[in-house]
Amino acid sequence: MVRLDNLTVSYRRHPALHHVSGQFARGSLTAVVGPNGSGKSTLLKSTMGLLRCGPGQIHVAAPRERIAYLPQLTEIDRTFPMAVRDCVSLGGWPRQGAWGGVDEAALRRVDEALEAVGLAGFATRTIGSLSSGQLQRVMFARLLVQDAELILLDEPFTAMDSKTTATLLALVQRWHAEGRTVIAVLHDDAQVRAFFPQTMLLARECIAWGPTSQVLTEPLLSKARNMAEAWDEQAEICTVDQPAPARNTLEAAV
Ligand SMILES: Nc1ncnc2c1ncn2[C@@H]1O[C@H](COP(=O)(O)OP(=O)(O)OP(=O)(O)O)[C@@H](O)[C@H]1O
Repeated sequence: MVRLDNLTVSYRRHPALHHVSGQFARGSLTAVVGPNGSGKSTLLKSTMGLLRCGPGQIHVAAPRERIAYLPQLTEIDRTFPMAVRDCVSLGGWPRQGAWGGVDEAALRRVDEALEAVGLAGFATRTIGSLSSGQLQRVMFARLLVQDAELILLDEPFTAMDSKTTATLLALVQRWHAEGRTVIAVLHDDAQVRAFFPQTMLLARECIAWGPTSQVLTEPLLSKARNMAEAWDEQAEICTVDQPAPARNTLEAAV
């Protein structure tokens, strides 16, 4: 579904991610983990086409309108005066088109999505009046309406209480069971072990990528921590001369 070929992504010529190769198989459920600043959000933004890549490339085998992206909650402008129902119905724009009306079937889908995330009755509230956990539920409802093939989640459970986390994790499991491809940036190793069959471990480069039990090992986690701590903002543009070999064979593994 997503193939990375020697992918490098830089900010002001400093690579946040470099020489990463491998693939996220169609229908796979993968956690992307690594220390702060290891390139996890950069990977999702690049996959969404929000950042320029190079050298290397990302190939996504899904049309843009079938890709859903949930940024970190801190990147969402909740001061925008928008009702919950309108926010969720935005997930339907690929189906309705930018100028298409929201018909009864679309409204029903929005109400069903709100019910699925435990927010029935919140449709007319403004998004600015919601708690962080409620807003995250709204964003998941929007993903439900979007009906995407590829779902990219950036720290979707951060600062959520256990009930909200359980509700949203159940949705992720449902998407996986439906054959959608889900890639989620996470920081909770226990959660990753319990719910995510595949893991990619980053520290600007790919340290390991494959079955979670083989990736979340102390030696590999320690290697990632050491590499992140050793990173220097003033470092030369790239310290890797040769493309790294592909880190996983998910097509076969999943
Ligand atoms: N817009 C930007 N301009 C310049 N540098 C950036 C920008 N965004 C990210 N970076 C740098 O790129 C590196 C990777 O950032 P990224 O946000 O991808 O890390 P992350 O693994 O998602 O971190 P965290 O766990 O803290 O969210 C960091 O060193 C960061 O400072």
